[in-house]
Amino acid sequence: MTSRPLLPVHDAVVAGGVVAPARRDLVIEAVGLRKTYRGRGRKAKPVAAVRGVDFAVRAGEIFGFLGPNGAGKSTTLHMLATLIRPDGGSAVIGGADLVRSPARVREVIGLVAQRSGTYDDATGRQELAVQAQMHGMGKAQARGVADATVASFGLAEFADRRIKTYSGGQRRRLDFAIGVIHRPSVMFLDEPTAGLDPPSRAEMWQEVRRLRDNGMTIFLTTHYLDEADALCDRISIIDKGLIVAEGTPSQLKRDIAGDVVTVHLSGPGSAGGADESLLAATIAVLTGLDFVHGVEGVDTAVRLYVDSAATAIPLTISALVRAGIEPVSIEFRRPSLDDVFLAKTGRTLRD
Ligand SMILES: Nc1ncnc2c1ncn2[C@@H]1O[C@H](COP(=O)(O)OP(=O)(O)OP(=O)(O)O)[C@@H](O)[C@H]1O
Repeated sequence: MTSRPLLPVHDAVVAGGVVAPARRDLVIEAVGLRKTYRGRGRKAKPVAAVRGVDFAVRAGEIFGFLGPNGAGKSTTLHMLATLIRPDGGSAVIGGADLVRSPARVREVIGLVAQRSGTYDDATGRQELAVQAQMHGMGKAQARGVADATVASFGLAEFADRRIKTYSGGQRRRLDFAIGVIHRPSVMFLDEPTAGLDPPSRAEMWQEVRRLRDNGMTIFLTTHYLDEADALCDRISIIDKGLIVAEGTPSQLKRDIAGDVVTVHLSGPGSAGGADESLLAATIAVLTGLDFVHGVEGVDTAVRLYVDSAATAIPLTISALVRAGIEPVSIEFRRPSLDDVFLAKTGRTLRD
């Protein structure tokens, strides 16, 4: 799709790299951001990781960048966080121009990267103080800020242990606390819950919401559908370096009108699953039905997009029975973000 920013960056007034946005509620405005990795060796092929993305993030929202592995999420986030220079396009973050004034951008942003660089032999409290000093605070002030952060992020239970003894969730909570120690107004979170167990993920979601409730604008990348759905006010879905959809999770799902019916051709315990000819025959039968808007084979099941599951299911069963096909089970549900991705790209996010 051709996504349009809410405000072209060029409409803003640029003076010495500081930009007065025409719409003050926009905290990030990106237009046509691009990045191609050249590769080092002679045989290395260039990788067009991000091929021109536009989006606008409003003040105080949790904005999600959702996409499968290798889609270009981290590259986009790293460009916005000034870690890599875009090959083209422009962005304004917190009123500062990304390319002309990266230092100004750095003053207003915080970053929690996928792999944190925290020093393992230090304790969490010591690390917080060191990071505060790196942001220009004196020793005494840094210690005070570290203590206050330990309290406000609920780290007291483990803050005086060495970081190398922390669980994944504890480490992530410390990463968050470090990311906000200089009180940024925009926070970039790269896959904030990757690798965490469900209780730790729930805790991190709470933490992200708390940051937003304290007035921060959050830009996060994720490949978890449930995370984008539950946590984000708005999302862009990115695939192969391009944005394929954007909106609130419910708007995007509403675009896929109707219900999703899934016809399972083999049960969970059945050996070998459904054979390919059965899958192909089922798709052929169902594709011809006039109430079916779309058909996809997904593993050993066939997914149908219909207006109403209540009328579609009996008609689907009779069509299959007439063709001599016996499904193991049929279920229906409202569309998910995965269905949005499938409709836009022909693939599922889990592929
Ligand atoms: N330093 C690099 N050199 C060459 N290619 C790279 C480099 N970093 C990333 N890529 C490639 O660019 C593409 C986009 O990568 P990126 O890390 O932005 O994707 P992603 O959506 O964040 O993926 P993931 O969810 O796996 O982290 C991928 O094909 C990746 O292999």
